Amino acid sequence: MVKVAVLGAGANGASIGADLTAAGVDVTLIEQWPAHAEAMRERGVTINMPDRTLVQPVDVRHLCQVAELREKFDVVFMLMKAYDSGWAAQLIEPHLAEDGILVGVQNGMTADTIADVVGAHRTLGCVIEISSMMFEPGVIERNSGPDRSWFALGSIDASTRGREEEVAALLRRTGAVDIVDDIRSAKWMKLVSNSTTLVTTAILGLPMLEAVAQPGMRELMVRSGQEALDAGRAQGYSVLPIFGLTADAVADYDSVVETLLDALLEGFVLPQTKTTILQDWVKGRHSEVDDINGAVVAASAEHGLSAPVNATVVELAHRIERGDLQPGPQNLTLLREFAAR
Ligand SMILES: NC(=O)C1=CN([C@@H]2O[C@H](COP(=O)(O)OP(=O)(O)OC[C@H]3O[C@@H](n4cnc5c(N)ncnc54)[C@H](OP(=O)(O)O)[C@@H]3O)[C@@H](O)[C@H]2O)C=CC1
Ligand SMILES: CC(C)(CO)C(=O)C(=O)O
Repeated sequence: MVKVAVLGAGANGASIGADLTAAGVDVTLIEQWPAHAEAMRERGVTINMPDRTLVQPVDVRHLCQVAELREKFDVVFMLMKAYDSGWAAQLIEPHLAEDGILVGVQNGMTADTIADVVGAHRTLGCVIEISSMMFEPGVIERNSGPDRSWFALGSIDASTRGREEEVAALLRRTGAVDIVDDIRSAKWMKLVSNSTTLVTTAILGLPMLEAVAQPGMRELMVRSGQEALDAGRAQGYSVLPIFGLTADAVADYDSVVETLLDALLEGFVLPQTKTTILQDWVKGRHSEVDDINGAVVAASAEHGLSAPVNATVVELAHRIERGDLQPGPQNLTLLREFAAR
């Protein structure tokens, strides 16, 4: 039987791990939050979805127990935050089979970071769209169940072409899966969506749908996404459909960002959905802002483009993470003023 690990069993990792376990897959969850690991061990993981609750016993190891693992994994799904990808890949590398595959199921352009550690021949890139939240150990609020979850999977090296289906067959237990030829472009398209929605709305300290409804906010968000789209084009990435959209839906360059925004808000997000970034801030953790908006600023600078909205978002997020600013609707004024500089 294929041996699978989920490395980083947070909101999304635990959701995937629970579905795979329920489907009879041999899966080990590897977890860095001690209270969450213990809660899952004692009571299983509870996944609250819009239409049902799954309480699933799971095989959980603390991060510090990885050194005790004797078996090698055939497939590892990495669901740590993007900034943890390098060290997490190093942690798991000795436990990845010679012909195993490590999949970065994350936001951010993590595939090459992972490949630098385990080799491109053992790496697949992945775009994930599951909307989920975790505030209490052992309990996940999964806002989009398997019927509303979507993944894109793809190779970054010729040696894994044709092997994507091995991984897709697993992920189909937890959502729809598209296998794509150009995963780097698909991941940048997700970064466009993330640049539009994630940190921008978190800065207002509000659930996404409430944040978007604030005066002038949607326009600002679309500008942020447009900067990301332009930075992607400058780097040579193609405009590809994500979230299960058709190629036609993204054929008009000028409306791509709004199309992605509407697809996300209408298809995956509930009124109470707080972004993964706001969840980090509520928990006193730092966020993926540098991997998302920071990546847009860096790519834009490299290609002679300006990205004032993304630069503002990075600046305000850093202030929040230093404790100099609190997330809240009052920050809309700052966002608008700074982005106009
Ligand atoms: N949540 C969402 O709706 C979406 C998230 N994503 C992306 O998926 C990836 C995983 O995100 P997500 O599942 O939200 O992240 P989580 O923050 O829930 O989990 C990510 C990591 O953070 C750890 N962690 C979380 N809370 C704590 C805590 N209080 N104390 C210590 N460690 C903690 C988790 O460790 P542990 O191993 O202990 O669980 C896990 O390794 C990211 O790249 C994200 O951008 C993409 C689409 C939507
Ligand atoms: C679902 C959402 C918007 C909120 O967490 C997200 O994190 C993502 O799409 O990457």
